[in-house]
Amino acid sequence: MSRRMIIAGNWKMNKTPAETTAFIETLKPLVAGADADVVCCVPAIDLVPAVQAAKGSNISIGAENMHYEESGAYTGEIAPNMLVSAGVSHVILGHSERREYFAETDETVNRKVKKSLEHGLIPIVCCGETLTQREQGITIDWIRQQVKIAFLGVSAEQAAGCVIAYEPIWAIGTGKVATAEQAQAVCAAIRSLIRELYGVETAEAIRIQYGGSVSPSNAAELFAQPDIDGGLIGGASLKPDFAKVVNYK
Ligand SMILES: O=C[C@H](O)COP(=O)(O)O
Repeated sequence: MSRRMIIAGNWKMNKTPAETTAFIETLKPLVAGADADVVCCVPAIDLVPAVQAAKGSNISIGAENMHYEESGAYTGEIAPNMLVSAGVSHVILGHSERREYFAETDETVNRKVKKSLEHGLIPIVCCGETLTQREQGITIDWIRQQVKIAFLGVSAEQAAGCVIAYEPIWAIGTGKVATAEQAQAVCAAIRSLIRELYGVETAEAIRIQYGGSVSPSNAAELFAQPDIDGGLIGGASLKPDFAKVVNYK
């Protein structure tokens, strides 16, 4: 089965609203012919201008985080219906930076995944090991645990529409990209876990991205791997060169 590629930028804490509008306008014609879903995940304050600027184009807009409650006394947080009503379609959940600096756990990620699906958002569920864990030989066990908990209570039908981003923490923002073989091995293990949990149909439908120092020079090799269905791009998504990653073929 051939899955449609999904190439998403994660802007992290970069770009003002004005910069967002200008950047999306620049990007639109550069990715117009893309043979992949193109998503820009942007800071909360940039969501509305990004959706506005992307109107009529093939660029979808995603958030970088979301709360798992509908509303309430959660100062500084964004609720799922706020994202939906702003025209946002995707949301990154459980990025390693959220886990490290903002105390996100597998359990909160699971609550967010379920809530995002209730609202019709497409979650990009992140997982990844540290360098120590890789050296200890526990990468696959760790990733299986993260993914298994993230998908607790998620139905096969819901899981089929989700995106999982495998991002080895040692490769994020370091310029140290995983080899295509390393990335493929973990993405294949994730797909086989999804097969165990949900069956072959869901495993064939779910899309699995690689993230970590993806650039125009390594995208083609990574994205050619059978279990890699695109990428989650940090630094390289902030410049018009992101279009070269999107048009990697
Ligand atoms: O979400 C994106 C990743 O953290 C990768 O970031 P990077 O491409 O700057 O290494």
